Amino acid sequence: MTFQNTREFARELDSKDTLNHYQEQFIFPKVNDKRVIYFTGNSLGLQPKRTKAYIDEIMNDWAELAVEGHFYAEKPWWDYQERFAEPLSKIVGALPSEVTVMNTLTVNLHLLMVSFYQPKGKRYKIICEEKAFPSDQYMFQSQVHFHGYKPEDAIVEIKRREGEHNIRLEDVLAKIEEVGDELALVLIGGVNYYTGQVFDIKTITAAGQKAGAKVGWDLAHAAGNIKLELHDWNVDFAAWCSYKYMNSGPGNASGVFVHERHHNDPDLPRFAGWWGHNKERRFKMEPNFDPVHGAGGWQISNLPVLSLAPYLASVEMFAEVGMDALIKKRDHITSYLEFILHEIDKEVAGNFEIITPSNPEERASQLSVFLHGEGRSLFDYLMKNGVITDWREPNVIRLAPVPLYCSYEDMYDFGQILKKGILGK
Ligand SMILES: Cc1ncc(COP(=O)(O)O)c(C=O)c1O
Ligand SMILES: Nc1ccccc1C(=O)C[C@H](N)C(=O)O
Repeated sequence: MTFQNTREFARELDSKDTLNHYQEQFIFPKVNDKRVIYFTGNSLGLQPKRTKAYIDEIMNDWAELAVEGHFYAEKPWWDYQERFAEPLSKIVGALPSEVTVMNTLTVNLHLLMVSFYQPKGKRYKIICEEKAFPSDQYMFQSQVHFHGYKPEDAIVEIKRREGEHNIRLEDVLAKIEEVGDELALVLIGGVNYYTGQVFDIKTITAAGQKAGAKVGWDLAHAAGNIKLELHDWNVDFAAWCSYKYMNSGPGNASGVFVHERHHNDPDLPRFAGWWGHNKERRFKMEPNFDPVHGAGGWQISNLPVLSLAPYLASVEMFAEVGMDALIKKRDHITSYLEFILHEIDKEVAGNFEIITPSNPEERASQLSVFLHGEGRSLFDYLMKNGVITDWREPNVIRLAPVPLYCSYEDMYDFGQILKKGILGK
């Protein structure tokens, strides 16, 4: 399709978009009395209008039933997380028993590392991506320290080549082979938070496992954004937060995947708590831990139901829409945004550099753009004019045209505001 940088053309695309009406289901902040163009769904998704009712339901049950709500609420609290199994497993390509929701992302990755990072003898190294999200870096450092190793020895980063912004698959595979029988764990972000690069999870997982390591994924920027087949790809474990593409609210609950083949492994260490104990016997207050079969066996505490409620609202919305429809629009609107950026770049004789891969297989709902020659004042101009993006040093803006609530006309309007911001200075 040949794109055009006109409002009529963008409106035409909106009129053909089968997901267009979903915008109405979200609450947008307003700037100058107009709803914003929201590009930061990769950091914090917008609030779906339906979410409040899910929270109110818990508040009402709490008011009316108090402690009895655990068992007698319409959606009883004690096994509330089981409502996620069906819809969430479809979103991440898992069996229902392979997923659960609990805690928050970094906490869950730590808990999963307890099970899947078991350094022994010469096999103690972790492969991760260079410049992983800082929380992951701190996690790796503290984990290897906990096991008595030195981060500079035990953590092996896959580097970008000189002058390149993205990590090459061949370099990941070569590093795995090089570390070989010293490799205990590969743990990478499925979608890089800074560049938006999508990694080949299937191929990297197979290579890591062939080298004798466990392979896990931080899916913070992947869940609800890319097609995942965690079960079929044989991923050992994964975790993600729900507040980005899955719109469950600030700091909210995290999802966890543990592959079926680990469910009954008696040798796998884990940090246990009563919510991971045999569901039928949980309230018998027995002394010995008998884990739930499945990812639920990694739960520790009773559920923060008030924070799961918005996530349930979101998961049900995703089940309605389906990942295939989302991904179809995602690719199209991302390409349209890319086109708009190139057009504006020409019009302002600018020097934009999109550092996200241009290959649609290696990107999803994010374009990270180096605005060479521009400064923070441009970012401030965009914010003041109703375009919410984020700014990462030195001068990269990240734009996530989330398919559930961004329109093609938003992309056109953004281009016009960007042009004014650059030419008007
Ligand atoms: C890739 C990645 N990992 C980890 C985190 C941290 O998650 P949390 O603060 O929920 O543990 C984030 C975002 O905050 C992220 O983007
Ligand atoms: N949870 C947050 C709280 C405060 C500020 C940012 C975040 C983010 O999630 C940042 C996100 N991980 C990112 O990729 O930028």
